[in-house]
Amino acid sequence: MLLEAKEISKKFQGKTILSNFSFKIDKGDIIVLTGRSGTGKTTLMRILNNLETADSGSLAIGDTVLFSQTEKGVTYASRKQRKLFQNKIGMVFQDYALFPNLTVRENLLEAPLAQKLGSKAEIIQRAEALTEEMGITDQMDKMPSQLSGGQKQRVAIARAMMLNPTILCFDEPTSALDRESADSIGQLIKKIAEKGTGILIVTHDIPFGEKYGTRVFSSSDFINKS
Ligand SMILES: Nc1ncnc2c1ncn2[C@@H]1O[C@H](COP(=O)(O)OP(=O)(O)OP(=O)(O)O)[C@@H](O)[C@H]1O
Repeated sequence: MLLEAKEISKKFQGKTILSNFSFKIDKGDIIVLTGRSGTGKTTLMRILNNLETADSGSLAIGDTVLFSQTEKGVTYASRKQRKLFQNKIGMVFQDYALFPNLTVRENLLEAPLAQKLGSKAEIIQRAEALTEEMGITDQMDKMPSQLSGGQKQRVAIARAMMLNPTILCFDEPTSALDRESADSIGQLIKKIAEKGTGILIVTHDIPFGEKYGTRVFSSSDFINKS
């Protein structure tokens, strides 16, 4: 098992958003969270990425725990442990969040070089392999503003994969794409999952979720509407 989330709950201003939601991500899984707007999909993804805190529950990637449930309530791991957890989970944002003032190549190299994830030669080699896989080799010296939506998304995926995450999360990956581009991103996500990275997708695009998800959750699975 790659990730285990147990009984995660979250309220905002007394309103229950997530209620005892549990799920696992195994190797090869593409987990899809779908459902109406405002039902907590993004909140759950933010909790998984340590961008939002949970009120209760536990979450771990392998042996690396982000938070756990104790008698005293939810307990977050030490800063060092949280950092370790965050290194194991990557995110592709809806607006891609590429650095606009850096080339595609620089976007890919920046974080792994800063984090010293290998020698410069190794990191460059990884970037070349990934861009080849993503079909963006020709775009390496371009600025993000020169790319189409689909190309930007491939760069965002390659950038996240540079850090070799155990889990990769996608926020609305098809929102800016036509059906054909959405399908080609779906195929790419499938390939990444087959190579062993666990995938979590938040999407309104139910046909896409059903086509590519190995497990699809809808809001009624994780929301207590009380
Ligand atoms: N920081 C916050 N403070 C207070 N309420 C919040 C906060 N973040 C989200 N909410 C509320 O929690 C609920 C769930 O929001 P969330 O963004 O997780 O839903 P969603 O299912 O991802 O919606 P969408 O599909 O529109 O992105 C909404 O009612 C939202 O207004």
